[in-house]
Amino acid sequence: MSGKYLVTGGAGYVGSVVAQHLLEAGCEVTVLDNLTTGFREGVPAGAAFIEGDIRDAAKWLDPSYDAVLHFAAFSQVGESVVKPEKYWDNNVAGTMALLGAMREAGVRKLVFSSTAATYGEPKEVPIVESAPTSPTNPYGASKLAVDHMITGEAAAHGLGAVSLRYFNVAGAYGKQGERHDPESHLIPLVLQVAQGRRDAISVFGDDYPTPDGTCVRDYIHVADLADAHLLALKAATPGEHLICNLGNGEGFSVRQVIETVRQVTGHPIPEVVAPRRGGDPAVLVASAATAREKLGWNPSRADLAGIVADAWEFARSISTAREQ
Ligand SMILES: NC(=O)c1ccc[n+]([C@@H]2O[C@H](COP(=O)([O-])OP(=O)(O)OC[C@H]3O[C@@H](n4cnc5c(N)ncnc54)[C@H](O)[C@@H]3O)[C@@H](O)[C@H]2O)c1
Ligand SMILES: O=c1ccn([C@@H]2O[C@H](COP(=O)(O)OP(=O)(O)O[C@H]3O[C@H](CO)[C@@H](O)[C@H](O)[C@H]3O)[C@@H](O)[C@H]2O)c(=O)[nH]1
Repeated sequence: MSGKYLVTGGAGYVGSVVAQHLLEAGCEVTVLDNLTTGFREGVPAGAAFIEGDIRDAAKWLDPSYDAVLHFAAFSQVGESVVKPEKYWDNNVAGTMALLGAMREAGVRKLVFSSTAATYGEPKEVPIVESAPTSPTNPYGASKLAVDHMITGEAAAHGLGAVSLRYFNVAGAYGKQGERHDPESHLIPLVLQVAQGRRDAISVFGDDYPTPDGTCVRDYIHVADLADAHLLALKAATPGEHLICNLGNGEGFSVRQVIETVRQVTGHPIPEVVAPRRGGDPAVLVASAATAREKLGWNPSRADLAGIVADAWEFARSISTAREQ
């Protein structure tokens, strides 16, 4: 594979792993990131780095780019409920500016990080792409708005686009992994308990209509996700907007995740039941049949214990680096 790609948000968790995969495939990569939630040291060696905002993308985009992979966004469900304006501004207004800059520069291919949160509380699982979209939080609403924006851009201006609706991303890839600060995601938080950096994990609600009362999610390995991005670049077709769910089709409850972390790490993990977190659907599980059919995607790291083991190795490596 060859080509020159702009990776927005490539100092963050998912963007840095995809940037690394692009480099390993032989591509030229420029990361554009304003480091609001990302880390300069997260940008893979070999990628060019621009510290800047997607709203100013016109300053840097030029026709030499073959495509943009757009990860830059705010992405915390709970925060979006209390600060919705932050999400409309960065995710929606920011992407509008980026699409305008791409149009001006004649860059006509896009892979966008959409999300399972666009669906809201599903009527049927596994969730297919034609399911109703009724987000239960402003984060999901902002991403759905961008998906609609991209559909229009493809129809009116010939953009070739793929939106990948990730379910819950986890795991690590070499030196790239999840290190949000503050952390809000379940697996890295439970690992912090295993490391003794937190006393206990809060279980946000145990009265959901699920087998053990806690929320069920579909966890996908970040490296499987990265593979899908490279396939999406090949599949993007001028004038078309393809939307694909990415998950493993199997749901795990919050309590099952905690138990898996106990088994993988060998550490006891105290848990305390806390109130529900605003905006959380009870169950999100993907049908990834479209990704398999249209992208030829074939995930190979679906086992939850393996995903947790990779995240654990990464968590220990950054703790060691912090102590040195
Ligand atoms: N992690 C998940 O489970 C998950 C699931 C579904 C979708 N997503 C989506 O995937 C993408 C990446 O998520 P992540 O977990 O890697 O998040 P992250 O916070 O680690 O990465 C986002 C990156 O974007 C940068 N950024 C934010 N706003 C910017 C702006 N205006 N200009 C330039 N850079 C900006 C941040 O500094 C950060 O490096 C996001 O769009 C998110 O909505 C993530
Ligand atoms: O301390 C914690 C943290 C989380 N949870 C629960 O664990 C589940 C998973 O939460 P989290 O890891 O924060 O992920 P989600 O809120 O499901 O959101 C992720 O997955 C979505 C797709 O499903 C993406 O859209 C989001 O960007 C991404 O953050 C949810 O039920 C949370 O309520 C807890 O019980 N305790």
